[in-house]
Amino acid sequence: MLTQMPRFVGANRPSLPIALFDSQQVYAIEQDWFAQGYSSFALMQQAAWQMTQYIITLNPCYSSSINPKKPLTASKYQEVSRQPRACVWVGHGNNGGDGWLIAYYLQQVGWHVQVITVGINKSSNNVKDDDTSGDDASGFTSDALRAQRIALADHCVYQRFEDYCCSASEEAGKESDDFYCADDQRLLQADVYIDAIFGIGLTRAPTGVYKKAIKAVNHHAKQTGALVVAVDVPSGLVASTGQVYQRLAIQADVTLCLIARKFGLHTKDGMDYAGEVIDVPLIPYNSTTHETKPIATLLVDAQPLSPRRQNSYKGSYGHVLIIGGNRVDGSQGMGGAAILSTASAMATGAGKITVACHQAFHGALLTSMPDAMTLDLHDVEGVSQLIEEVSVIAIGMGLGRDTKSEKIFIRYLQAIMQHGKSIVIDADGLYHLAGLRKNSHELVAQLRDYSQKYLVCLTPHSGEAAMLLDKEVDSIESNRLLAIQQCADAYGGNWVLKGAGSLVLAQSNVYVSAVGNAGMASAGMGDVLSGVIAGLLAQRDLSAEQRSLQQAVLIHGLAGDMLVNQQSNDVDNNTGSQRHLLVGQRGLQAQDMPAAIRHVMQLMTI
Ligand SMILES: NC(=O)C1=CN([C@@H]2O[C@H](COP(=O)(O)OP(=O)(O)OC[C@H]3O[C@@H](n4cnc5c(N)ncnc54)[C@H](O)[C@@H]3O)[C@@H](O)[C@H]2O)[C@@H](O)CC1
Ligand SMILES: Nc1ncnc2c1ncn2[C@@H]1O[C@H](COP(=O)(O)OP(=O)(O)O)[C@@H](O)[C@H]1O
Repeated sequence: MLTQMPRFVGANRPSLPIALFDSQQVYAIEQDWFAQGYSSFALMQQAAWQMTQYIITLNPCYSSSINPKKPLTASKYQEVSRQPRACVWVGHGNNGGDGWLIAYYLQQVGWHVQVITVGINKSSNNVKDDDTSGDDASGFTSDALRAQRIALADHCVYQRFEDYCCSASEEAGKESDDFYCADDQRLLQADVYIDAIFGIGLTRAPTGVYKKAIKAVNHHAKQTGALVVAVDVPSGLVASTGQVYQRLAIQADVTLCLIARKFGLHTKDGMDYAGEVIDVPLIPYNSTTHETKPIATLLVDAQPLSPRRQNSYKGSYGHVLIIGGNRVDGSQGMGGAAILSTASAMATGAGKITVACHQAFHGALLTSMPDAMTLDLHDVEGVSQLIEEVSVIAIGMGLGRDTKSEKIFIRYLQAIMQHGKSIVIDADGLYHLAGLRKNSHELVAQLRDYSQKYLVCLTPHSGEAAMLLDKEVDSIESNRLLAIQQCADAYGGNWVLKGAGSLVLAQSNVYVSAVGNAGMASAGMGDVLSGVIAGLLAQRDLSAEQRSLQQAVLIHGLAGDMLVNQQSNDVDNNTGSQRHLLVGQRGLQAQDMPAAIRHVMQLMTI
């Protein structure tokens, strides 16, 4: 029984699309602002002041609901109703400048503040008052220097991380990359840790003292239960791509994102490190007039669906053909892939479904879905004829990678293009497509041309994208945006690059999925997505947006989120505690998805 409303289903709630930018674009927006005569230091002050306002709301005296690590009980109130403490970790760039000013403002409002500098040499900590010229030799920017001077003039207490930690490490005989800090009250005792080591200027993997500092922040925050607030971007996370080098970045509870929402906070590693993202916009931005256009849009709200017309029949909602589910050389086979796609397409409300799968699976398929029709995958004439009749075809899920499978893939793709049908290509279909491109097969160019006129959707995960582009998976992962654009250039069509924060490229627009969860990293979830895409496409009564690729990705992710948020209905009368999660991310199964998809579809219908 599904009990929980999915996040973000927006039938009753209009919301603005969230535009996403890379670091260079954010610098460009800043530069444009400065060119209008506004001062960069004033912007830094404004940023720090607004962030301070937010951090003050985290005051442990009333933050029990905000900081889940520190639930507040009556007996603890006495302990926490005292001067709040912040430990601000600052680097040498402007991000560090923000940190210095936050330290200053927090001290002004009565917080106990400790600044820890990282990568700042001793002379930079003794800047002269009249030093307002360009950037300092240490890499300190002039704005950051001014910020530091203001904080020091207010007697902000600071400590060089290197002086303290590195000598302590040597004493303790620790390896050079490891950090070691004795139980120093100044470092450990804080309610909030503020990470201002790196922002959008991170260009390479943190090493040496930076690496140690990031480890130290994560370690101490975990030990003390302090809330971690990242300034702009968690240090270690590349704002433009969502990449974290060597799995080392600040593990933030909250990220205060300055000026414009960064693309990297929402894809790849972003969601694992950024925590809750709060916008601090600062500079007015209008996408219609500004030269800098967002690189992507965050997919949050699904398009509400209109109810069906009473006077309609199954033919009004399209016919989906699923081609896949093969059994190669007497193996156990991949019938499940076709079954999952079929069940998911049905759950979206497609009128009719036929499955062309290996005959060995017809019995199983009809047992679980008597409403589907079946055809032998290897009945080339029969399948080719049916292609002419149906509205949309999804091909490749469990199709097999052997030569025989490749032959039927080519044959069916040709038939699809001959009849001008919408098509979804997934899994083994993508494998064959990659092989065809390697062999310079004419079908790839034909598909690209075809996609100019007809709908072609391709749905690789990073491994499949690597095959399609003949690259290593790491290279795809290091820049997923570039990868999806290269896929579209090479093959044409609309794309989903699956994974955490799936990317969708449709009609040259890029979207990032804000829904879905790591429980969906399990077998068959991709087959489910193909079914959802095909099922929506078949329903011609829906508008283009309602049946779009981005809508399908949202419905799929929302269904996965709904499953991991399901709660029991029972209440324990003794403890007063009630309701627990029924299914966690571990153990989420693709076969549970069709029921959740049906429920999401119903919730979306207005
Ligand atoms: N005045 C402004 O322009 C404003 C800037 N803002 C802040 O400024 C930040 C950007 O400032 P910066 O451009 O100085 O960038 P950062 O503060 O992120 O630091 C970049 C510096 O670190 C170095 N660096 C990069 N990767 C490194 C690594 N792995 N190890 C060691 N050093 C490394 C770079 O060479 C550069 O010197 C934003 O994220 C935001 O926090 C905000 O204050 C808004 C106003
Ligand atoms: N960590 C995650 N967060 C969000 N969605 C995920 C995550 N891992 C997997 N998914 C989603 O689950 C699906 C998995 O697809 P795929 O890897 O093709 O599975 P399979 O090949 O087993 O069918 C994709 O839609 C993907 O975006």
